[in-house]
Amino acid sequence: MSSGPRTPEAAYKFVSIPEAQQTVLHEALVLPSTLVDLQSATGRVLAADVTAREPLPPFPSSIKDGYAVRSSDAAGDYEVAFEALAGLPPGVLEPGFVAYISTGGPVPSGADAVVQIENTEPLPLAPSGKRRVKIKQAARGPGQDVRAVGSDIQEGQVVLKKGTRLNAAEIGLLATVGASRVQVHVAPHVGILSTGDELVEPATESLASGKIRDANRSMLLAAAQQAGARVTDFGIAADTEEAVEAAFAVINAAHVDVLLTTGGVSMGDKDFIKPILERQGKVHFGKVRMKPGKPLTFATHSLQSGTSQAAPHRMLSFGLPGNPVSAIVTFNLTVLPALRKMAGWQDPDLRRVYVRTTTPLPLDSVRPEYHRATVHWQTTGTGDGHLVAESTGGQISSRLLSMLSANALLELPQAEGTLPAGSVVSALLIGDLQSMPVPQGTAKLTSFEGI
Ligand SMILES: Nc1nc2c(c(=O)[nH]1)N[C@H]1C(S)=C(S)[C@@H](COP(=O)(O)OP(=O)(O)OC[C@H]3O[C@@H](n4cnc5c(N)ncnc54)[C@H](O)[C@@H]3O)O[C@H]1N2
Ligand code: MOO
Repeated sequence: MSSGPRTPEAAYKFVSIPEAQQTVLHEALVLPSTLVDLQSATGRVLAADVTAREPLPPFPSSIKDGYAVRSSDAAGDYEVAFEALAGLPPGVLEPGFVAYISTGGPVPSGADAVVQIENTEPLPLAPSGKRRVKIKQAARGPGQDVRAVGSDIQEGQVVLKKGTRLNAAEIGLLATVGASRVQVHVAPHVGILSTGDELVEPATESLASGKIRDANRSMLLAAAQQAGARVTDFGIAADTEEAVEAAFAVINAAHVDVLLTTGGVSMGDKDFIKPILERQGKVHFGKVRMKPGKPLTFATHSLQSGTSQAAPHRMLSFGLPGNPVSAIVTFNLTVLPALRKMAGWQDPDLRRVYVRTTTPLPLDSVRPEYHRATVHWQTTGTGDGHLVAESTGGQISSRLLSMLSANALLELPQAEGTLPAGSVVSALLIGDLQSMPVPQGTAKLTSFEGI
């Protein structure tokens, strides 16, 4: 077993968190686009504007079940000329008649309004056998309960702009305008490698002495997948230079866009990640003034392609710290925005809110700290309130339970002492507000004065 050359700590100067984030975002390049089926586009980012080729509705369409009428016709008894049902081509309504119409049915030419069924009354059949109806309330004017052609979407309108993230509503819009194949950015391909002699597979029933289960790999595979990435699991590399070299040979051949390693990035004799990143790529930083996550290391690689003519493959690599909390916090702060940018997001940064603390929080005198917390809305009066942050408890970077139900990272300044309860701090959102307690109050829907 080789002990390998270790990079002296002094070789890396501390960079600030904003500096680290800017460097990473600068190096993360937007991936090219590809044509995919509509359903495979979910979660991806549009690479070209999408335009409606016809108006919606494409024909004047009824908003109600009722009778298509001429708005100039008075209330009274009418013969029902025909049925204008949804899905049928529009008919022609002669003067003096009405047509039964269903919601979404085509308003016949000659008609310009719909009287809803509640304002009508069926009459006995005409001698001809035709249906008759009493229109009890004439239409107020043309266009009553009619969706005009193009009132939802105009022909030629850009319905979705390049850069839009495709969630359920956007997929519905694409289907509406017949965009069954969609130009989207390629999802980044992320490879994940754990390092450490102490690590065994999560399925290991009973732990041998000195061993722990590998939490980071499963966690980061999940985190990358949640970010919409394609993932490859490169397993666990032992703490030898040879094992790490061998793992990198496999990884380099796989041509992932982003490599996440965990562990082996600090100052120990068996921390081989920084040295291999230096040998194989360009290390941009190797020490960040942050807690947790100090040894976070970032490099870019230009990998030889299969053929000598092809352009080299570009890979970003993140040497994430081995402590599970440090790994997932640094993932959120640096890897996630990079993955988003590569996938085409135009605004890849985490969102920041301001929250009030509920308990005193210890500060770190050397590093700014990302304190894991659950943020939720606290009502202080009728409708008033503010966001409050509840600490997830002990913040040691080995304690993954401190990430449980955490939807925010409180940005605590580097300072001596304790931040008193009730302080307002900034917080980066890393989850939605689903972890909020179920509301005790009632919705405000009916409590607006004068409505
Ligand atoms: N002399 C110094 N020692 C340390 C420093 C330092 O500045 N000087 N920094 C500390 C900080 S801060 C951190 S964070 C850790 C990071 O260390 P490494 O990234 O080298 O990680 P390891 O030493 O391999 O592991 C740390 C810790 O995490 C556990 N671990 C590792 N991988 C996994 C995994 N896949 N799943 C679950 N747990 C894992 C490992 O067993 C260790 O307990 O370094 C400090 N040391
Ligand atoms: O920076 Mo380490 O991530 O304190 O635990």
